[in-house]
Amino acid sequence: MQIGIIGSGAIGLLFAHYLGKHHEINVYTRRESGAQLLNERGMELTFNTESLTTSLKATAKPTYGEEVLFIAVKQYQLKPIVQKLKEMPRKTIIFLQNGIGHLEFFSELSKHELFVGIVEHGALKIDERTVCHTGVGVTKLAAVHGESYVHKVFENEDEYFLFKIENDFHELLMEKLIVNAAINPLTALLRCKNGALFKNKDYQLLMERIFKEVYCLFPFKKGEASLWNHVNSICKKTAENESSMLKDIKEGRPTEIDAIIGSLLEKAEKMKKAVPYLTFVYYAVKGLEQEN
Ligand SMILES: NC(=O)C1=CN([C@@H]2O[C@H](COP(=O)(O)OP(=O)(O)OC[C@H]3O[C@@H](n4cnc5c(N)ncnc54)[C@H](OP(=O)(O)O)[C@@H]3O)[C@@H](O)[C@H]2O)C=CC1
Ligand SMILES: CC(C)(CO)C(=O)C(=O)O
Repeated sequence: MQIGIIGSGAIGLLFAHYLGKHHEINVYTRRESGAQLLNERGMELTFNTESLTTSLKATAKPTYGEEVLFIAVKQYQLKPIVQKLKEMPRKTIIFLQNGIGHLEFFSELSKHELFVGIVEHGALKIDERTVCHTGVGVTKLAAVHGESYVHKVFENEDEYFLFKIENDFHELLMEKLIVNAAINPLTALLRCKNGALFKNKDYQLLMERIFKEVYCLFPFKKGEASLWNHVNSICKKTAENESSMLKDIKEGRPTEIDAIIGSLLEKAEKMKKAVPYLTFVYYAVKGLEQEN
């Protein structure tokens, strides 16, 4: 089947490689030079000691003609893509972003079949055509509405690139949100790897305070102790990783702080709840972005 992948960053290239084994992939890039490079030389995926080249089609023209589209851009890059998709005939659209900023677009896209995906793989972009698959996980998908095409995407799925269907998209996003809220801003501010948040007792205390503030804002299905264990287990599994927020800060790029912590502050304000730790990390990361 023809699949469009919007964004040729770490996640876009990772998906292009694995889905490209059984589907025809068209990658949408932001710059013409990026598309040209991918068309001429293909993409490269490094995994353990192997390096694999995949040929694919790429374009910088946002034609979005495929029946299934994966959106693999950052939260703050979604708006122009959504504007374009609003005018297109019905398709299956899968959002892969961290955070919950994209929820606000769903009503505008109601004619499409919408899914959200949580990517639990580690992926690191090396250059414009190369991605390193740094950690094998799964991609969890849940329908916002619709389900006709998405199962076809998984035909012949790869053992290193499995999909799992979940029932409750809201719960799926919230569980990832609490993980990203607890880990990402602290690692960016403390300039530490994820593992330091459970190894260092003082960092662990800060992470727990943040976790508790988020836990009070939503009716999570999982109990507090079980979710706290989940957050710590992700920290351990990704102990050697730098979080995406730390990478963004180090590389002088905007972060996804608004979609992760900003949306939580809005919720707290509506509920009239004081969230001092979330407020602190929000403004501290915003401040760091300005220094970049
Ligand atoms: N990396 C990871 O391990 C994980 C990432 N995620 C989530 O996945 C999402 C994508 O992350 P990641 O791949 O790391 O991000 P990257 O910044 O590496 O990639 C995003 C890519 O999309 C491109 N882009 C932006 N706007 C457009 C557009 N209109 N059309 C085509 N391309 C566009 C960007 O181009 P340009 O470079 O010019 O801006 C960039 O190449 C994020 O929400 C992230 O939180 C989730 C789990 C793990
Ligand atoms: C799970 C975690 C924290 C892994 O680094 C992540 O999703 C991120 O860095 O954005």
